[in-house]
Amino acid sequence: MLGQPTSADLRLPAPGTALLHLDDVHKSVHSRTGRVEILRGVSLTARAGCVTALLGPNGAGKTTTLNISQGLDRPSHGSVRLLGEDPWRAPSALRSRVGVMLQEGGLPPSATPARLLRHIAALYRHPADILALSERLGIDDFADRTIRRLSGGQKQRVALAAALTGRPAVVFLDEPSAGLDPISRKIVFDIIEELKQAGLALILTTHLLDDAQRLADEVILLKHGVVERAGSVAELTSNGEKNPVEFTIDRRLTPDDEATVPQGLTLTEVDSQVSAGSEPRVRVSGVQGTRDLVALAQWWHERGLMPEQLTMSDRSLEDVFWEVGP
Ligand SMILES: Nc1ncnc2c1ncn2[C@@H]1O[C@H](COP(=O)(O)OP(=O)(O)OP(=O)(O)O)[C@@H](O)[C@H]1O
Repeated sequence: MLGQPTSADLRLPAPGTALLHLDDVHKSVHSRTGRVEILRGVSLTARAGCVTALLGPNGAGKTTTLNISQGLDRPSHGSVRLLGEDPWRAPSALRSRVGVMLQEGGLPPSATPARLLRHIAALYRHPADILALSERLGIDDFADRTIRRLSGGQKQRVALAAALTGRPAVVFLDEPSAGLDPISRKIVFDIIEELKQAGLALILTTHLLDDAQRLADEVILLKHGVVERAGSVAELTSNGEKNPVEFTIDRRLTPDDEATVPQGLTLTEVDSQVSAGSEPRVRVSGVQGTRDLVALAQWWHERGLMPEQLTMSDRSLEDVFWEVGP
């Protein structure tokens, strides 16, 4: 996808090599209200051939972590190694091996995509084939229109092409799928998958937990500047229990409902669904076998409840997100 291999491709490290490592990174700033601790001991590793997703609610510290990882900001304490170097003091040789997908605001509004990509390509000794890249990302159709006239999704694709033009070994993607229609989203996902297979390390932030679940090999869940959870999607979503049963009902649970729940089972209302204004969704944990399912069906019958949207599926990253809390 990036064109004919050149000597630049040979510089890609072996899959699994740690290309970014943050160790006990703290960041504090002084504001009018006093000292603000934005990051409090963040450690993470991103490896070649892997997608590492930084997740967390607004203000969790994702952008600050990305900025420090790229050398745009320096930690107050702790160490950062990007391709074996301190990115804050990085020589230009290191920068040429790092791609950054800027949010749309970072693109020059009066340039055209064609001109911007030619300009970026001219900065590198072994740039990607920008015509192939433009075709792949569907930029051809609007390559000669000024960036300010492009839609949000079109700008996103230009930003991704710009990040890949230098044939990087490490790519930082800030919300790569935000605002994309399903077709563009699929193109971007396929490209991320190809880059991963080619051995690049991809570090992305997203608020779209389904996207993270689909793309990420490693997930770092931040909250208030602290890593609350870290691991593979499988590690984060399995808690050693059987998959929980979930269902919706047309009323809230009463204290009587809760008092008569069969022994060994626990019922919880799932907040995300209730706050969305839909019918309460209830999760039953502790189901170990068919005996528990029979007891549950008996309880529905006795309480006059008719469950709908009954599922028994894997926990998702969204479940983990809600467990950690906003
Ligand atoms: N220079 C600064 N002075 C004071 N507070 C700051 C500064 N920079 C960031 N913050 C605060 O640090 C916290 C983390 O910000 P950051 O942008 O890293 O979060 P985020 O996880 O990327 O959020 P979002 O999902 O909204 O983009 C926020 O509460 C933000 O207001």
